[in-house]
Parts: sequence; C-alpha cells; structure tokens
Amino acid sequence: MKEQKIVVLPGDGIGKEVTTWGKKVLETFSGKNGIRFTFDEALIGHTAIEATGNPLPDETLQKLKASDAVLFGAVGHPKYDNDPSLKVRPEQGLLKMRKELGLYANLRPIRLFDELIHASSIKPEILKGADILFFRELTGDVYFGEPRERRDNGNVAVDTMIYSKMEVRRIAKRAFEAARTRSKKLTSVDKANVLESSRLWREVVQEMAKDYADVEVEHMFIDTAAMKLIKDPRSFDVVLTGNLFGDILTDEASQIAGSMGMLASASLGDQTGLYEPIHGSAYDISGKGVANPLASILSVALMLDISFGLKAESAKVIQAVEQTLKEGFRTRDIADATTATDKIVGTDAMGEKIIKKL
Ligand SMILES: NC(=O)C1=CN([C@@H]2O[C@H](COP(=O)(O)OP(=O)(O)OC[C@H]3O[C@@H](n4cnc5c(N)ncnc54)[C@H](O)[C@@H]3O)[C@@H](O)[C@H]2O)C=CC1
Ligand SMILES: CC(C)CC(=O)C(=O)O
Ligand SMILES: [Mg+2]
Repeated sequence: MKEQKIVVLPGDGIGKEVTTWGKKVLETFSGKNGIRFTFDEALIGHTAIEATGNPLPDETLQKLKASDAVLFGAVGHPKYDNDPSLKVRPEQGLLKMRKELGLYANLRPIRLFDELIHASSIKPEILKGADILFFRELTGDVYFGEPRERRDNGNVAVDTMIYSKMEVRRIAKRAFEAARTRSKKLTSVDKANVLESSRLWREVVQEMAKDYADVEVEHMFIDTAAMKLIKDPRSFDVVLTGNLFGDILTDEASQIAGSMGMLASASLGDQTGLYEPIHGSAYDISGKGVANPLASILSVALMLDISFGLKAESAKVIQAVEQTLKEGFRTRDIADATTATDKIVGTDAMGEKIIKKL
C-alpha cells in the first residue's frame, strides 16, 4: 500500500469549518486502490500568528515541503482588515506558502451544476452550458513585485506590477495544453493598452500561439473581460491571466456557478499540489454552521485526480455533489429564493450527505 502524506491547513474562520469535510472525503478513499492517506495538521494565518507570531511558521513550511498534497482552507481575520497599519498579516502566510512551494499555476474551474442554474443572479438562458477553466498565475505580479513601500513620510504608497517572460511562458504553456484537450479556445486577459507588464504578457502569448496553431487565441482587456463574463459567459472556455486579474475575475465568475462556496481550485508547480476553495475566511458567516463545504469537497476531487491520478474516485465525489443537489439540499448561499422546494441545510448536514454517497 502506497502512503501519501497530506498536510491539512484549516487556517481561519470558515476555513476550519469547510476543511473538516474535505478531509473526511479524503478519509473515505484511504486504504483503497493501493493508496493510504496520512494526515498532518499545521498552522497558518491568524491562527498561526496568535500561536507563534508568524503567519507561516517554519514547522508548517517544513511539513508542506515534505507533503504529497496540501488541503488548505482560508486565512484572514477582521482584526487586520480593520487595521491596515498592522505589519504582520494572515495573508502573508498564504502568499509566502505559494512562493516557497513554487505554486505558480492556479487552476480554477467554473463548473455550473444544472441544479444551481436558478441560484445565480444571471439569467438561466445566458448561463446554460457555461464551463470555464481559469489559469491564474499565482507567484508573480503586483502581489510579489518589489519595491513595495511607503514613501514621503508615509504619504505615498508603492506596489510593483512585474512579470518576466519565463513566468508568463510557464503558466501559458499549461493553459495552451489544457485548451488542446477542451474546445481549443484560449482567452488571454491583460491590460496591454496601458501596462508594460501586460504588453510583455501579450507578446509572450502571441509568440507561443505559433506553436499551438490548433488553438484559437483571443486577447482581451481585463475591463472588457469583466463585462463579457456576465454578458456572455459561454463565450469563454480556457482563460489565461495574471495574479491580480485572475483573483478578481474568478470571484466574479463564482456567480456563474451560483456562489463563492462552489468554487474549488488547484495550485500547481513542480513539487507538491495545493487544493483550496477560492473563497476566504468569511468572518461574516463564520461560527454559524452555514458555510458551504462544497468548494472544499470539490477541491478534494481535484486533488484525487491531479495529484493521485484517482480519476474514478474524483468523478465519484463530483457525482455525490450533483446527486445531493438533485435531491434538493442546499446551504443557504445556493438556495433559490424563487422556489419553496429547496431543503436548506448547514455545513455539517451538507458534508454528511456527500460522505454517505461515497
Ligand atoms: N484564500 C484565502 O485564504 C483568502 C483569504 N481572504 C481573506 O478572507 C477574509 C474575508 O474576505 P472577504 O472579502 O469577505 O471574502 P470571502 O471570500 O471570505 O467572502 C466573500 C463573501 O462570500 C461569502 N462566502 C465565501 N465563502 C462561502 C462559503 N463557503 N459558503 C457561503 N458563503 C461564502 C461570504 O459570506 C462573503 O459574503 C479577508 O481577511 C481576506 O483577506 C480572501 C480571499 C481568499
Ligand atoms: C491573499 C489573497 C491573494 C487571497 C485571494 O484572494 C485568492 O487567492 O484568491
Ligand atoms: Mg481571491
């Protein structure tokens, strides 16, 4: 039996609540098909700052580097959001983790389950059939660029938007390869009419397009992409973009799937893979037992497939989600206000419904 080490990082807020269910899903597959999962929990974010003063303690980083896959929840706490002057912040732990593990490719599938077509605020006839795969670059851009500082006695703030050709090439390669296995259409999103880093981005994608003549490439400015995503979501298939634009566009795209609580992601590089919902710690609903655990559970489906090649098991998780939605069970974020047929359940009841089907 092959042993695979999973590091679980619940993090903060609803991160803890939903990761419990992602982990339980993994447990149901352990010891089957020649793979046994072992679990090791570690600290990150506000929880880690409270315990150690560090949002990504060395002990956590060592465990992550020795892992076969990581299941992450979310970080963040209102204490820091309400006081921008604080120097040590939970999100620094997340950014450092992505950088240290070389997780440059963030895959964010926008999967619309038919059962949730009325949960979205977009009209069903605009949505039906929408299916998008985002490739968000994850270790570059303005989130990491230097200098990043205050000047002029704190009266001026500087961040640096920066990309190298190498950084663009490696994420674009993954997006082109994925486009080949899907509808052979790739939309690269930038702001090349204004930003030099975007002009470099576009130049690299144009150069690479020559090697992927079978893929239709479209270049779109971020402002137009934000508009078209809502106007005509079916006109997108694979979307390639940078760290900042990808962060924003995928939160927007969560409304195609019905809720932030439905979007899973995989962060990949050359070492271990990390799987996490796209949402944050959602302190507005934390501790109430209402968070949707399906994004964490669907992140585990991505892990089973991508990190462990367990395609049938991954499909089984997705089917369990689909079936549970067909039966009418909904956390309140995906409830359809126009019908009385939804059965509203909390985080744990939703998690249990899924586990019973595996
Ligand atoms: N990957 C991460 O760890 C991320 C961390 N953050 C951090 O999280 C904190 C809160 O940020 P927000 O801007 O509020 O973004 P958020 O993603 O936590 O929440 C945005 C909205 O979506 C709802 N929501 C999110 N996940 C949900 C779920 N599973 N079920 C039901 N509803 C859900 C929330 O209730 C809220 O109304 C901040 O400190 C932020 O820095 C934000 C995004 C990602
Ligand atoms: C700290 C942020 C970059 C987290 C976030 O919003 C994300 O990764 O989507
Ligand atoms: Mg985000």
